[in-house]
Amino acid sequence: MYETEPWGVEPGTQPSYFNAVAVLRTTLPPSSLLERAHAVEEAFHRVRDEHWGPRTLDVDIVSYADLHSDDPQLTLPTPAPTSAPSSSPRGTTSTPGRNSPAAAPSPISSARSPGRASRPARTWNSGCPSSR
Ligand SMILES: Nc1ncnc2c1ncn2[C@@H]1O[C@H](COP(=O)(O)OP(=O)(O)OP(=O)(O)O)[C@@H](O)[C@H]1O
Ligand SMILES: Nc1nc2c(c(=O)[nH]1)N=C(CO)CN2
Repeated sequence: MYETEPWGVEPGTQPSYFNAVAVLRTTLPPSSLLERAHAVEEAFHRVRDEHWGPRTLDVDIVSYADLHSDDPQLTLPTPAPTSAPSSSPRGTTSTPGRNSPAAAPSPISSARSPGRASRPARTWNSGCPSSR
């Protein structure tokens, strides 16, 4: 978990962010994973009244296996933000993210870089087990 200064907004208009990255193994297809992510945001009373406004929780799917998608509903991997510096804790997963924080500060709690397994490109259908 990293506490980071807000980027992409007027300085002093938002409190700091707590950014974290989790690496998951899941049987959910990407669209279902996104639905779950939105449900978790709702459970934390996330409101969307302002683009990049302060939020209780923002869950992004940074990447999903080796899938690539240009769908605005679920873009994979997430495009790197144009307004944020490239150096970030999210970079520790070797994956650019939409929410890359402004710098690579020390983690608040001990966090181990999960790294990424090197796998051949694959599609959702061929690469993941089906749900039961
Ligand atoms: N990889 C992704 N992970 C999460 N959401 C995504 C992804 N790709 C596209 N989206 C879409 O982005 C939409 C807007 O997300 P959200 O409201 O969290 O954006 P925002 O807070 O304005 O900024 P940010 O995109 O930085 O989170 C979501 O409804 C979702 O469908
Ligand atoms: N430090 C930091 N700044 C942000 C972040 C974020 O996750 N961390 N997310 C934003 C929009 O999603 C805008 N600005």
